[in-house]
Amino acid sequence: MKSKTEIQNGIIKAVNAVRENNPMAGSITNTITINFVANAQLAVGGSAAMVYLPDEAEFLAKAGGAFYINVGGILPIYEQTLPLTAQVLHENQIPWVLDPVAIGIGEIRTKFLLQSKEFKPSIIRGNASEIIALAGLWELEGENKSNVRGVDSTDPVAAAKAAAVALAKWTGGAVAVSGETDLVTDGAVIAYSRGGSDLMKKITGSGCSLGGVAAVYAAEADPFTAALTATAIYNFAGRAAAQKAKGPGSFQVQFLDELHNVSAEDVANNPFEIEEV
Ligand SMILES: Nc1ncnc2c1ncn2[C@@H]1O[C@H](COP(=O)(O)OP(=O)(O)OP(=O)(O)O)[C@@H](O)[C@H]1O
Ligand SMILES: Cc1ncsc1CCO
Ligand SMILES: [Mg+2]
Repeated sequence: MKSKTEIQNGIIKAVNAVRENNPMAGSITNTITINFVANAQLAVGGSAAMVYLPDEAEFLAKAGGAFYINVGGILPIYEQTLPLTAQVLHENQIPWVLDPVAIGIGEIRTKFLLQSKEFKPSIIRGNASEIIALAGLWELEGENKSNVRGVDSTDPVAAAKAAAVALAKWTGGAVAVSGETDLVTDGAVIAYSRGGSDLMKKITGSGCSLGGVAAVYAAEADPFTAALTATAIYNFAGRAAAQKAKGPGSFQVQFLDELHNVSAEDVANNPFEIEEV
């Protein structure tokens, strides 16, 4: 198992590499939070590009260092765009992040989330209810039954531990479960990352943008390091922004500033613990 210091050195390298190299991570993501996702990707030093159409997504997938697929807002064309893009990413071994937002609702979303099992997302990022439901849908852990009510979690992070480990073992990548204490695993090691703020649940898209930022780091680091770096920078920036914000509105603005201004060392030193699976 990697030591905590080795993991922290990996985080420092990932934060600095993104700031130096400005990697492009294209996205297919929901139109509710699309602007916040792009702004967060830019704030950490990445380059953002959002598309909807199959040929455009295929182009961006091949042109970028990583890609982000968030199924939060499905449009009819996504029945073609999503599987084509995931297949291209898998075949070309380009790291990609899946956020299974609102899993369990609707036919196009469900069909794609089933198909995505074979396209092995490098990072799966979701709240606890979504991670539990995806492991069930893929018949890896628990029941094939979604308790997802909408886009917000109804389960604590600890309840998603077995699901997260099972998903990571299947993909060979990493899984990040968000909540009060975030859980990140590669199926062998689990990191628990602390910080953030209640205010992150009072703005829409903190989870969506976390997935987009994880994709930016995945262009420069292995899936576990990328997922943990994104989680740690979110927990640092969320805590720091909450100390200065007057409410959700000023929090959102302050949060982007903190993502941009935090040092790589402060991200690596954001509190986390590791355990072997
Ligand atoms: N109670 C909390 N305390 C501190 N931080 C939190 C809390 N709940 C969530 N967060 C942080 O908020 C961010 C988003 O997590 P959340 O679980 O709300 O995602 P989500 O439900 O997918 O969000 P969305 O779908 O609205 O984008 C993560 O960085 C997480 O650490
Ligand atoms: C509010 C909302 N509805 C569909 S996606 C989304 C963004 C948070 O997941
Ligand atoms: Mg979400």
